[in-house]
Formats: sequence, structure tokens, C-alpha cells
Amino acid sequence: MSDALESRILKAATTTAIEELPEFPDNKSDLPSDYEYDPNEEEEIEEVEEIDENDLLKYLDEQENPLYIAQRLFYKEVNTTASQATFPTWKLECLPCKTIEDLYGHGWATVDGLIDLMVLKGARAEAESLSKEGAFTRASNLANSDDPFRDHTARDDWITWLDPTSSSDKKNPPNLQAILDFFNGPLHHDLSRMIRLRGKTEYQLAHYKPENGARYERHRDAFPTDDPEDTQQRRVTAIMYLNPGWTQRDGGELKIYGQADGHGLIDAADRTVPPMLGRLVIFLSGVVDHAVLPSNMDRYALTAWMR
Ligand SMILES: O=C(O)CCC(=O)C(=O)O
Ligand SMILES: [Fe+2]
Repeated sequence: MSDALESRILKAATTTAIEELPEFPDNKSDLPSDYEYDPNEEEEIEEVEEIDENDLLKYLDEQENPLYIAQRLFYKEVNTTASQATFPTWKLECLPCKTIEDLYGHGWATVDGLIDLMVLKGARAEAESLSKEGAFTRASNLANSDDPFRDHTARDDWITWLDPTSSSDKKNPPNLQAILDFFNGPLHHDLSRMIRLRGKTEYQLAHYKPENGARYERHRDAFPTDDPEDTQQRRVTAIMYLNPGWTQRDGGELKIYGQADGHGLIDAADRTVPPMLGRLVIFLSGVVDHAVLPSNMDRYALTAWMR
């Protein structure tokens, strides 16, 4: 790592928001009697250099491979022959054991066919109706403008947040609700049997429009952590795609960037995952760099971020 980056990171880490204030004089006569206010005089503000999120992740990745950090959130090592012998005790409700092994060993996995086809098609139609009704907001408009890490030009998707436990006056459409129930029920059950999950889950429905090929640049959904008490960082990203009849011409694939650990132990190849109807992709949020390639179709996906 360059010295410049290291010193910037250290500087940002040690900069406190509250500047040391001079002591207030107890004797009032010490105050200037005739305080002149000059509106043109600019207040002196110390400039804190912003650290790009990718620079920070690069720095952290150099300290330790993020996959190894996230593996410590698993209750046990799961990609060994010994652990395979214990498959029956895992008592998973929906995921194949292989999916958990991939998640542990590579940081990501895909699995198809977990949701009924009619439910998936219904959910797609419901997502389209929500879009027509104007329920979606441009994601880049929602990005927290105080957050120096977030680059607002990085994504073109439109999003709406969903609540699986929404009250009767604000009900979700039934098929989308069925997928939320799947995320909230069996999927969360299986993942939380294997991985320490503590915090809240967020649910987002996203729409990438074909005009100008909507995309989302390379990014990571969280910083790597192995702190079981942490409730801020997302731990697992699960995405259900809602795109019937997808073909290669439609684009919009999820690109997963390979990683190397310097010993050739990790599969370093980049991969693309076609976003077809009913495909579920799961990855460790603090580990996997990913992007959405330009989409030439209306591309819908329902995502859960588990903490
Ligand atoms: O929809 C996808 O395939 C990925 C979207 C994504 O990376 C995100 O919303 O953070
Ligand atoms: Fe993402």
C-alpha cells in the first residue's frame, strides 16, 4: 500500500468531529467589546480528505483476505470431509448443503427452483404494477449525501423497500409477500443455523430499466467483519431474480469478481450469473465484489440483506 493512502486512512481514523474548544473566559471583560462581524470572512474549516470506499476495501483486503474474516462468522468449518459426515444434523429447511459449502469456500452460491413458478411469475407481474404506480425511487437519489464513501453515479436502478411484516393497511402484493416469507422464514432459518446472524434484515425490490442500459458499478455491500456482536454490517446478501424468458441478449447479468489469496487457494476467476426467473444468488456481503452489467430489458430482483 502506498504511504499516501496509509497516512490518509490513519488521518481519517484519528480525526474527531469535536474540535478542541478554547476555554471560555470567566471574566467577561476579557471579551472583545466591539465584535466585528465580517460576512465575507470565511469560517476556517479543516479539510478532511475523503477516502474512497474502494481504497479502504483494498487496504483492508491487503491485511487479510475478507473470505477468511467472514468464515469466522460460521459456527464451524463446513467444507471438510468431516463436516460432510454431519450433513444430516444441519437440518436445513430449503438449502442444499452444497450451497452452504460454496458460500463458505468461495463466498457465494446460486440455487434454482426453490420457489413455485406461479408465485415467481405472479411476483414479476406485481413488481411491474408497482413500477407503473410509481412506487419506485431512483436509488442514487436516496443515497446518503453525508456518506463520503458513496458514489452517486455508480448505479441506475430504481428501488422500493419492502417490509415482510407490514400491517393490514399497507399489505404487500401476495406473490411478493410469498417470496418475502421465504426469505424471512426457511432461508433465514438455514443461514442462521450455519452463520452467526444477529441484526435486522432489509428487503429491497429493484428495477433496472433498459433505456441506456441500466447498470450498477463494481462494489461491495458491506465491510468485512468477524465481530459477532456487530449489527451494522450486512453479512449475507440474497437475491431472487424475477426475469422470465431471459436470454443472453438481455444482458443485466450479475458479475462476480474472483479473488485470489496469493496461494492459489481461492478460485480467482470472474463469473457472471444470468438473472433468470427463480434463480437465487447468495453471497457474503463483506467479501464479494460484484456489479450489474448493462441491462437491455426491464430487470427485476428482490434482495434481502441479513445482518
Ligand atoms: O441485482 C443484482 O444482481 C445486484 C444488485 C446489487 O448489487 C445491490 O443492489 O447492491
Ligand atoms: Fe450489491
